[in-house]
Amino acid sequence: MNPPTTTPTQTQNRKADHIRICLEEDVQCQHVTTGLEKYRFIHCCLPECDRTDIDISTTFLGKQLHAPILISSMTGGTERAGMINRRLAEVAQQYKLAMGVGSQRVALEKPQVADTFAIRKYAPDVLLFANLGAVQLNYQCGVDECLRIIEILEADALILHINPLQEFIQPRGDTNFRGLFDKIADLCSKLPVPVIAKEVGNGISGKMAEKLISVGIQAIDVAGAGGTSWALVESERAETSLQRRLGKTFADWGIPTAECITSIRAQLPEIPLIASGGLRHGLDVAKAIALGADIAGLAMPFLQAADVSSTALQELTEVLIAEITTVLFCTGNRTLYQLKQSDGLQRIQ
Ligand SMILES: NC(=O)C1=CN([C@@H]2O[C@H](COP(=O)(O)OP(=O)(O)OC[C@H]3O[C@@H](n4cnc5c(N)ncnc54)[C@H](OP(=O)(O)O)[C@@H]3O)[C@@H](O)[C@H]2O)C=CC1
Ligand SMILES: Cc1cc2nc3c(=O)[nH]c(=O)nc-3n(C[C@H](O)[C@H](O)[C@H](O)COP(=O)(O)O)c2cc1C
Ligand SMILES: C=C(C)CCOP(=O)(O)OP(=O)(O)O
Ligand SMILES: [Mg+2]
Repeated sequence: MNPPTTTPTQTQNRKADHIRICLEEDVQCQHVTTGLEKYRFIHCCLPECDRTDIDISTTFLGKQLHAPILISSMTGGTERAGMINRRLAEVAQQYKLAMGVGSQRVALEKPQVADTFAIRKYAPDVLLFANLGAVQLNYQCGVDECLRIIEILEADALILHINPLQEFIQPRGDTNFRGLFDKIADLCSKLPVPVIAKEVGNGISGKMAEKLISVGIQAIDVAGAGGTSWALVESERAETSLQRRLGKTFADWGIPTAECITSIRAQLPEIPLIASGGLRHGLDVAKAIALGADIAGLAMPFLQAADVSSTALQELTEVLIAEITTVLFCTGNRTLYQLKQSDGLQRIQ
């Protein structure tokens, strides 16, 4: 029997737009880059190890990952999104990667679509992150709503995405960001799982990370500039010429990913740190880790592969793993820990 069809909500339509625009339009930052191209590994021509000795596994927030890779928060809330989440969850389970789902606001508004986020059954052993906009704490969401979305996927942690630029440009975006530090502090003290603060492609500074950690946030995902530009995505959805123009003007706004990692690590040597924003291959992942991140997230590359097939997702994951392994081999490191400790990454510009 087919599920009953209901009229899609505004939020569901936005989720559909986001997938379509990301797959069909060029919405990558135009001139700004991640900054990772300013670094180069010093090649080690005698690594003194066998390729088979190399181990790229790690742990994050207490859970084991076979590779330091996060499938960044993307989607849910429509049939297409549900299919993408299922494929992503299956590949995350197969290779023991971490995974986030997209904002679950849509499921709070329309509980019938909660299913499209219910991926624990496909990824029983995976580090899974729930997701909600921090700004929603000013729009009728509190501890109970967060507990509900954590429950849907039996999440190991909750990601609060922080996206002022995107909300400013988005038609009918939520732009009251007043008083959020206090609300985040209260939430962190009441939830049974860690809360991660994440941008969406405009980056988090060292100073801001320090403030977030001081109110109870337990990990940071930098989501820096240099990759997918949410100003450009919303510009494609503009309903007025002003919105469209704003999106184009601010296409490259933000702190490049490499800068976020180094400034946060300098201030907070111990916090669990995720690098993301514009990472496109395993060499980017390895550079981000050598700069101080613990794991690295990719969104757009996983979306594109998920749209093709499960096989495409497996191929992407194997390429990423091979690239990270190649870096360890050709820098003479057997583990990610050794890579981090070594000073084999050189700034060239
Ligand atoms: N290929 C080869 O030729 C060899 C392979 N190996 C294998 O490689 C694996 C790793 O070898 P190893 O040389 O220890 O390399 P590692 O990178 O795992 O460890 C290097 C040192 O760093 C410390 N360390 C490692 N991980 C952490 C962490 N998460 N937090 C804090 N400190 C850490 C450990 O110090 P400590 O624990 O002392 O505090 C360790 O002695 C082993 O399982 C070993 O069997 C070992 C030797 C040779
Ligand atoms: C289709 C799509 C939907 C996204 N939706 C969310 C979301 O709901 N919540 C969130 O925190 N980030 C979301 N993101 C942002 C990504 O997690 C990531 O921070 C951003 O795209 C930058 O990474 P990238 O350059 O690897 O794409 C989305 C990304 C894509 C591609
Ligand atoms: C898509 C990204 C990068 C973040 C969330 O966008 P939205 O603003 O559409 O998310 P919700 O309001 O539905 O939480
Ligand atoms: Mg929003």
